[in-house]
Amino acid sequence: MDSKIKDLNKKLTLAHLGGGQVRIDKQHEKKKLTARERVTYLLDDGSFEEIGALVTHRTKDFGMENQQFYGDGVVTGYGTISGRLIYVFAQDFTVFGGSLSETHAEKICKVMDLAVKVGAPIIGLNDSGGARIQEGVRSLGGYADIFYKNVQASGVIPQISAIMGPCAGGAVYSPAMTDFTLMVENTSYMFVTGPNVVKTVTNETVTSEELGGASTHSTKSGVTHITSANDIECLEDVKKLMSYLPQNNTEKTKALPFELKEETREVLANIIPDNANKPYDMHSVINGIIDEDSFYEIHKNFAENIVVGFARLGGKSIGIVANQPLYLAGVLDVDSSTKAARFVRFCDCFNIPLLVLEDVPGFLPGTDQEWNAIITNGAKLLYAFSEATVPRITVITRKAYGGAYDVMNSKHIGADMNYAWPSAEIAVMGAKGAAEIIFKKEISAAEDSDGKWKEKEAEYAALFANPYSAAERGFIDEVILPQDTRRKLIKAFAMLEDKQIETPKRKHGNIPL
Ligand SMILES: CCC(=O)SCCNC(=O)CCNC(=O)[C@H](O)C(C)(C)COP(=O)(O)OP(=O)(O)OC[C@H]1O[C@@H](n2cnc3c(N)ncnc32)[C@H](O)[C@@H]1OP(=O)(O)O
Repeated sequence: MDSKIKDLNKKLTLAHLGGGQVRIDKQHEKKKLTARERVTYLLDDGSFEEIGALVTHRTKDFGMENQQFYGDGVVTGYGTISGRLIYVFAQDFTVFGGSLSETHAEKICKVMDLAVKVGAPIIGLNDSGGARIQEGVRSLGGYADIFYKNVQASGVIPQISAIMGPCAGGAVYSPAMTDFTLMVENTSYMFVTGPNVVKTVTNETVTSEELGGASTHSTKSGVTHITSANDIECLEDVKKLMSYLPQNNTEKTKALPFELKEETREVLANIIPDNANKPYDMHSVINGIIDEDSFYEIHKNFAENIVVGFARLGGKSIGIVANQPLYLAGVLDVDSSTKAARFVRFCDCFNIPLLVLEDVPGFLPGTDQEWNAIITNGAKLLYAFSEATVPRITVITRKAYGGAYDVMNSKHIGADMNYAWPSAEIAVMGAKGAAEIIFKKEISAAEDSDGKWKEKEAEYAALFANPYSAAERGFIDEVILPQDTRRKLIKAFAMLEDKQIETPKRKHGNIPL
């Protein structure tokens, strides 16, 4: 027995060494943790249980039978984060560059299957040179197996991808189908084809960082939702994100202890500028409403004219979608619409109530927007809100103009409670533009056309630059004081806690893509 135990320990020691000390040192030189170090840091102390540590690849081509590493380039298993069960896989760059073989894929699929069966989140720590080149189509098949399972798990359990090294070719599509993608700055990148292929095909010269680094994907493409300065920060971000999410689609996120007091937040009374054309930072409204320091912003540097993220309100996890008057006056455009639509759908999948803070002057006009399909993309947000069955509340802080009023979680598309501050202006468009159109003839016929325009602008503003016309029709349930917003929302979300909606039987809807 002793020799058998020694044999097992020898194998496990080898498995723990991955591709060997030289390659581990190289990984550290690049300021990257190894797969095992990442898993250890991510999970609660001593909670990791490994599955498949002794798996090896089956390839015999190119002398591969003489290059065997226990684990085959991926560490898989389960453990806990803050006591909650989590499944995890971490690709080991020290073994064939973390490339994906048939057996490597099987290991990932095994933990994905367990995660779905048990109903617990899966976290992938990606660091891989893509398909294992020596395995050809077997490796491609392995990727497709993972993609298929990503789709089956979508909306059932949260799926999170941290990109902590290269992620090329097939390796990018699994993260793209998960719920959130995080990237480490300067050491990770994602692209379908690398700079060399780009140069050959399009003659563009571009670095890996420019083509698919964390900065590119967090600002230009929106592929990544969160970026972190290094591996440790990235793993901390994963843990933080997890704290707002439930285990699966049949559960709600556990609430933190909270006692409702008759609390007002005076800071909210002084945020909206007297001049309706002046910007203000919607973050100050968000922070004025929610539990202290609880906002976790998603897609922070992408389409900044809309802010989305998780927060706690009265101890409960909520999703926030808010127009940002500081950027492009908070208009809806292609990127902000898709960003918000994706977030709304995630919250709806996982029973996270939605709070919408609205100050929107409309959709961004122009050829760039029209040619990039603002119609289809704006419709995504309209569709996402309309199909969401979680508790949904809107607070209009200032502008709610045109079609954007309808889209931003209006009563008409199923919002449960709609509040407005006294500063709200709910109209087809701003008073100046409206007066110019409907009083065009009167203005041009007047001796003092500027004076006439101002008079008509004031007339329109008096009628519509307020929340009362909408409140008279019940489109707004209550006009509230800004400082009472937090209390009103806590009570309203509590009132909506047991909301249930029966949707018509169908295979699935057809969201405009
Ligand atoms: C679904 C279709 C697809 O996935 S097609 C995409 C196929 N993959 C690729 O084209 C990427 C190929 N790899 C690379 O470009 C580089 O290795 C990248 C990932 C950029 C990393 O570069 P660098 O940090 O300099 O490391 P390196 O080249 O020395 O590689 C480390 C060890 O890993 C190996 N490796 C890497 N990629 C693969 C792969 N796809 N299949 C098999 N092995 C791979 C390298 O050979 C190297 O091995 P060793 O440590 O020298 O023994």
